Amino acid sequence: MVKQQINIVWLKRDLRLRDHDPLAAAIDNGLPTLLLFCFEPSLMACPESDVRHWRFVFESLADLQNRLKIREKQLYAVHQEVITVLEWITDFYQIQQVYSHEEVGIKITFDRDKAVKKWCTEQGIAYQEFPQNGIIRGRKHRQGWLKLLEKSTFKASATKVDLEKLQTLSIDPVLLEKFTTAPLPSVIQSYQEGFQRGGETYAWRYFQSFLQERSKNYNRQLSKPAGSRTSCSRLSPYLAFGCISAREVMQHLDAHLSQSADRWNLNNFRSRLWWRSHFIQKLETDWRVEIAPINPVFVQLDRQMDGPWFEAWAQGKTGFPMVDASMRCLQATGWINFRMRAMLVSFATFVLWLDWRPVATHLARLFLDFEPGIHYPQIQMQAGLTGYHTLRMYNPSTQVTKNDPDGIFIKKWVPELQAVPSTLLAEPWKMTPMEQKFYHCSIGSDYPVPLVDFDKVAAQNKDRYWQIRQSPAAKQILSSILEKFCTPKEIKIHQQKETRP
Ligand SMILES: Cc1cc2nc3c(=O)[nH]c(=O)nc-3n(C[C@H](O)[C@H](O)[C@H](O)COP(=O)(O)OP(=O)(O)OC[C@H]3O[C@@H](n4cnc5c(N)ncnc54)[C@H](O)[C@@H]3O)c2cc1C
Repeated sequence: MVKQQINIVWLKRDLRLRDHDPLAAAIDNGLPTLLLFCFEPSLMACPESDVRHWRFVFESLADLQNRLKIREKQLYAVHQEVITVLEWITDFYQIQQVYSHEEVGIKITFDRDKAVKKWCTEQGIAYQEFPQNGIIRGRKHRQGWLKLLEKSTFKASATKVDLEKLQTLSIDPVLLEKFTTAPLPSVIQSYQEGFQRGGETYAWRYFQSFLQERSKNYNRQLSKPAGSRTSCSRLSPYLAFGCISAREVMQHLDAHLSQSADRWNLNNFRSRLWWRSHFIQKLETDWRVEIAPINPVFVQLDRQMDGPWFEAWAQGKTGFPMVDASMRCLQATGWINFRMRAMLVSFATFVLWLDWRPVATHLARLFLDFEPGIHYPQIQMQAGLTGYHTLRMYNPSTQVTKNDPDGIFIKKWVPELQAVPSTLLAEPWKMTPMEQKFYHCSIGSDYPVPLVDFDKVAAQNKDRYWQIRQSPAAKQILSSILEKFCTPKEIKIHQQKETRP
């Protein structure tokens, strides 16, 4: 029997119908197209993965499905490894082409992509991958990269996807039965209060409300854990799962900027979009950023992999209100602002002297917007492992007085401190026994005694760190690191700065 020829668009972290090169290429080709997403058990079981990510993906696919259904088209989501699904499909159809986006992911997805490519080659199936976010595959230096990013990605026209011309495939009922044999756990299929909902529709809603209204407080609220929740764009999970393309965000922003008087806030937001690609390119340049310090000399830091301090940090029970509130908020909502992310990492690695890898894994699970290319380079930077970034050790008590002076954020997430006056929230352990009684918060029973004496430990660990950072071995490798990961402008800045403050 002659099998019907089809193409496949394999969706991964590109869950949208706009500005989508694989989709546009499949439409151009003209063959019936199977739109496919695989909930891969191997990925769902990896340590960085959490139900919150797959729920977001499920919601995003449901959004696409609803919009396709209006046009009598559809996609298929299968709870199975992708190669197994492709093998099932070949029993029924002759696959001519598989289209997908390149993914700058963790090692397991990188290996999976290579395996799919190999499988396609062995089957005589063409496999075409398209770049996204301006990331250049295999690039080992940054000469000219920034210009290329602006010209070839951000300023280039968004890809038009003519959905009317898209011919999606309605699959054979026997294959459909195979596709539906392993249903997703119900916890993935039900909405969880407190989290952003997935989907291209929501992505554009968040973006529009940011441009129209919320951005006016962007700079002022960026570092505030409470105010940032509405004043930042909150586009991160949508960008991470590709519900909206970075190029479309940039282009709509530029169009808006040309008519807006508010350059102060919007230009700062614009620079974040540039940073996004800049960081993702780092992981593309060297996948080992996920597993090893960028400057290998820092393995000598010999930080703890686990233990009771890790547990206290991970559960938000360190006795430092801003650390605990940030961690608990993250657990309940999947989002916290940049400053508090940086503080959580610097507190774990510089104060508690915990190894960056379990810290990175724990946060990856909690961040709804887990984007490996931003996450690992940022964690390494905050943990001091690049050897060229300015060392920032955030004092959690200062963060309270500067960024939550009224204690609104802390009281929401650490209810044990509800009755404590805001003036005492930076250092609640200094409350007298009488105050503790008066404010219904006994330190040591209602709320933990702080794990460490911050000032003392921070000073000791700073010394420990700088001994290694200033060693000849650390400096020897610095120029090759800078060349690999930094733009020429950054190299100049970092070379000038390399002295201990
Ligand atoms: C230790 C650590 C880990 C992080 N891990 C992630 C992650 O896994 N995924 C993620 O999207 N962001 C990560 N960030 C960056 C940043 O905190 C978030 O992107 C931001 O808080 C998301 O909120 P927003 O969308 O409202 O950001 P906005 O301020 O509105 O910025 C718009 C977009 O720009 C990008 N962006 C913003 N800040 C940065 C930055 N510092 N570096 C690179 N890109 C940036 C994001 O895509 C963001 O959605 C991390 C930061 C730190 C310190």
